[in-house]
Amino acid sequence: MLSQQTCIFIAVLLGAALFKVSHTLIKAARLRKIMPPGPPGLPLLGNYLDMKSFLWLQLTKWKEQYGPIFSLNLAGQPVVVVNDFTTAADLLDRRSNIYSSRPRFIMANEVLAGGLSIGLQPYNDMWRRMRRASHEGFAGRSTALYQPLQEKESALLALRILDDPEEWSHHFKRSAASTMLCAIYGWLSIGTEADSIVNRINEHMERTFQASLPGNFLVESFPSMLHLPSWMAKWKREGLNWHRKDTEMFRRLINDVKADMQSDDYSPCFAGMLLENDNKHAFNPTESAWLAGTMFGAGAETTAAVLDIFVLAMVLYPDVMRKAQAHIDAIVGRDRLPSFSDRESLPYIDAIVKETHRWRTVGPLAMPHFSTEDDWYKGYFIPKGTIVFMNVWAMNRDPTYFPDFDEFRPERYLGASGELVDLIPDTHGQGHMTYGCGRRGCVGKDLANQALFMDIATILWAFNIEKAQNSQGDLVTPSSDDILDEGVLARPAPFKCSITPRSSEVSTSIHSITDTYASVKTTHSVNT
Ligand code: HEM
Repeated sequence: MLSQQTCIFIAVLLGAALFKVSHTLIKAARLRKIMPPGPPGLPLLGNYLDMKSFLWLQLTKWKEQYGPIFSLNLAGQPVVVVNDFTTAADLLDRRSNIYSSRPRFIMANEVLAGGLSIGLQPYNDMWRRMRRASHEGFAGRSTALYQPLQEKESALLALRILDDPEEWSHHFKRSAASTMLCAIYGWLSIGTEADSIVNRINEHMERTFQASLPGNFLVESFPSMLHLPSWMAKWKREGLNWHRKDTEMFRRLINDVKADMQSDDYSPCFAGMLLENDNKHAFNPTESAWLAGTMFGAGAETTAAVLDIFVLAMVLYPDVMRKAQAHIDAIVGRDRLPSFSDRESLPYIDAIVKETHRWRTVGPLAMPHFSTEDDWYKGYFIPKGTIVFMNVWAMNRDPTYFPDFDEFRPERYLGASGELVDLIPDTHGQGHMTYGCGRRGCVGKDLANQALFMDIATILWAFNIEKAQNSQGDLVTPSSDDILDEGVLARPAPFKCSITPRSSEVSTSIHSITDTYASVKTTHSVNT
């Protein structure tokens, strides 16, 4: 028999639950009438069960039905999906004072990152200061600082492909990781002895990513659980423990830079810039350490995945590859590797970079934004607290701008004389939406575009990329639709191709330049 007190307690709980349920239902019904129309869902759960893998494909089907903007209800959470460049720019760019926050990521940001993840933070003062510092470090003209490093990493990438062409995708990951670590911490390059640190940071990223997925932690649905004492909540205890360990790792890495700054060993880098501008940005040591550390996660895997897409395009569009090689040979010649001084004269390579971003978008839904004020748009209500998804996949395949959207055709970004032209409105000259939009748009896009230019120019200067043969000697055509949904990233499923040097001199040229590079700079943090 239950005691009277227990019965009262259960009755109060049931009453509260009933109240919440009816409140959610009434609110959802009221919002449905005034928000942009969208697919009907189940009572209470709304469209929650429609949130499956390859979500962008489902959202793109709904775009055909509901147009450039539609809404969803995720168990009471209002969501708006924007599907074209103009609507994205109207809201996220031109009303960026309202649409620049992120949904709350309790486990991923507040517990694991101690509230210090630049990409997951709400629109607050800490985010503003972090954003300003990373903009100074990585955007616009500051990217010139990293050009020598990127030329070197591209040559080392070519060397690794030359030695072991079948592992090309692995080399991309390693090269992108090395470029980011060197840009952030001023290392000269990384070798296999740095695997442990790269793995540690990647594991940190994976934990953060898993924690940001809906449904993995109950605290996301019941935020008051965050106040449970650690001894009662294993998830919180473990999360805080990881935060402590990751903080130690990031602080050790930045402390090494501090020590280097007193020596002749120092090469200018992002962490060094943070330390030099300590007073300006007013970060404490843990904040600087996290800002530097999370930059690696934002920039390494993304760049590597785009290179996988580039290889897929070259295998499927050999005419594009040959045309690019002809341009490179005409400008660079065959005696030396490409350099950034060739970039102005090689618009076709930058057009390939843009087309790679557009054709098989590496982040089909970018990252969600979150509105901080009620708003009206074209007669529709968008309440404060709405999650805004950019359907980048649909935007980059909009037939209005890209009638043959499934074709890989870099020429679409070039004018009559082969010069780069800016024909796509509302994309700030990018010609696609792969870097997101508004104040939360990718802070590293200039650095990434620069790295992609150099890697692609170097690879095409050195190698032919073609279909591989199977055991029967038949050429195998990889499918351009075989894409893996890795949550934030979408990359081609692993496929085989044949990468061979274009001539016998390639090896000599690559060796003559890579032999001149100093050996790896090892620091004690490598063994973290
Ligand atoms: C090809 C490579 C890359 C792609 C496709 C990419 C894409 C993106 C996207 C879609 C976003 C979210 C935009 C939005 O919410 O509107 C983002 C944010 C971000 N990216 Fe990148 N990115 C790349 C490389 C980089 C690099 C190299 C860095 C660092 C130098 C970087 C740093 C960041 C940061 C810090 C954010 C969070 C910005 C914020 O929330 O304020 N990214 N990126």
